Amino acid sequence: AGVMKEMIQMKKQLNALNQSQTSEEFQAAAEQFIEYSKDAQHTMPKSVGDDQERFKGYQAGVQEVIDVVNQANEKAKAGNLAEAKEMIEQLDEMRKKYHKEYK
Ligand code: HEM
Repeated sequence: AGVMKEMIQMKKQLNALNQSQTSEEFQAAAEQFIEYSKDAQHTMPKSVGDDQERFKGYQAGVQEVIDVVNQANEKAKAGNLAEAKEMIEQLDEMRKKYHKEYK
């Protein structure tokens, strides 16, 4: 099955993060995003094969994304929606970089 289902859910929550109008909406989407990311992190994508070292690299990449969303969520919790949204702009580059490596 790979991680397609989890990735599509992450994409949906990323859209919700970008479209959120209040820091409460942002927080709700961030928590969902992190839940789906953790599901993805525990699942081996097809491209990894059975290579444990490569799987660890994949998991570290997903963790980097989780860390950014956690940090952005802290901004939202402090009521700082604009900074929270600014912070998640880096996810685009991270997604591109890791997709090149693992997709
Ligand atoms: C903001 C973060 C991310 C989003 C929104 C996202 C979204 C997606 C989407 C929509 C797909 C399926 C469509 C397509 O092929 O483009 C996909 C596939 C995939 N992504 Fe991501 N991704 C993210 C981050 C990552 C990271 C950090 C990794 C690895 C470290 C990763 C690994 C993969 C893999 C392996 C697939 C192929 C799935 C499969 O064939 O089972 N993604 N991603």
